[in-house]
Amino acid sequence: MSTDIVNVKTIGVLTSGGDSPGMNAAIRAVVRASAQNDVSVYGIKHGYYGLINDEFIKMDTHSVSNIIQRGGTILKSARSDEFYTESGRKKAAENLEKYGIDALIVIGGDGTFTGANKLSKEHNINVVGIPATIDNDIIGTDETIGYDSALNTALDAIDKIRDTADAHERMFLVEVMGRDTGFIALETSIASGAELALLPEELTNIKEVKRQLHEMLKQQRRSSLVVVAEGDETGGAVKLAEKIKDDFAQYDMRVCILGHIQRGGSPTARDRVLASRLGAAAVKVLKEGHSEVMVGVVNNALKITPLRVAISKKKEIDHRLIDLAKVLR
Ligand SMILES: Nc1ncnc2c1ncn2[C@@H]1O[C@H](COP(=O)(O)OP(=O)(O)OP(=O)(O)O)[C@@H](O)[C@H]1O
Ligand SMILES: O=P(O)(O)OC[C@H]1O[C@](O)(CO)[C@@H](O)[C@@H]1O
Ligand SMILES: [Mg+2]
Repeated sequence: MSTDIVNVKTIGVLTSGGDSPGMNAAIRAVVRASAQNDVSVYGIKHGYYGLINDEFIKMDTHSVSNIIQRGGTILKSARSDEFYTESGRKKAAENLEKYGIDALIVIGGDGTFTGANKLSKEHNINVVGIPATIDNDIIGTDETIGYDSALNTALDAIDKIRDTADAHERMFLVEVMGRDTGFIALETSIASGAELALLPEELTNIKEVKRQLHEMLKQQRRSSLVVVAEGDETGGAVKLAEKIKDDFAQYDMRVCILGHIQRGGSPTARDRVLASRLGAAAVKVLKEGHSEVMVGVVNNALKITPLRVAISKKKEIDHRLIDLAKVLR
């Protein structure tokens, strides 16, 4: 976790995996904190694809002006098949050496961290991870960068759908992102007062779903809203609709897939602050000689977690919140 090298002079920074609001704020913090510490920075475009294919650009404090409020990532993001291979990672390591880069900061999700860990092990490269994914599926931090923004974007959309559901007395099945995790689905369902939430973390019993919806509709509810994580056992909102629509024909069911609107947009204040803290912390821990770690915030304090731990298991959803959603619906 800790190396002898404290004399970090040049670092590389990249964004990888699905983009998330706040990635730009993290890049900005990395660049500005580096400048304060006399560390030069290369930005690497298109994530690991650009690392392999030599897309390096020199950055300074001016290159990150006026980006803290912007969604997406000025460095672009990508998923790279070649980085899964040893030969791909070797090319990446050769490029880092070519530019005299002592350490790499990767901003992304669990997949990005897994790749960084391999690169570090195979080629003795110092790496630090900054958790940024709307999925919020990384242990070692209470929240990942982008989660709060995605949550609020999804909630805003769901509130609007509720108006229409209410006006037309319809049933809406709203699909939110989360291939393997139900954080967005669970928290938006609580915050929107949804009738049901279907999460990848729980088995979905269609008979039980129908029973619960019938039960609630009997209690003078004329409209209903079901939030479905895309990775729910049924396979998302469209598949769920196929399975239950005949039982609720009188509610003129509609499906709405929120999709990539959840990944874009201006980051919330909370994400900007989190990204700023983590970007600066990543530079600090590198200067202190740490490697193969990620930085996170737990109980409002900075926390360093070995990458191998961060990628060793899935972050667990809070079952107390699942129970709360059931009590309050
Ligand atoms: N097991 C692995 N070995 C080597 N590289 C990997 C591995 N897993 C992922 N990567 C690299 O990291 C990239 C991003 O990973 P992935 O697509 O899983 O996104 P992520 O970082 O988990 O973010 P998100 O889940 O938010 O989209 C992959 O395209 C690949 O280049
Ligand atoms: O943009 P893509 O490549 O379709 O990826 C979608 C996936 O990315 C995420 O938004 C973030 O991992 C998931 O929730 C979703 O399943
Ligand atoms: Mg991931």
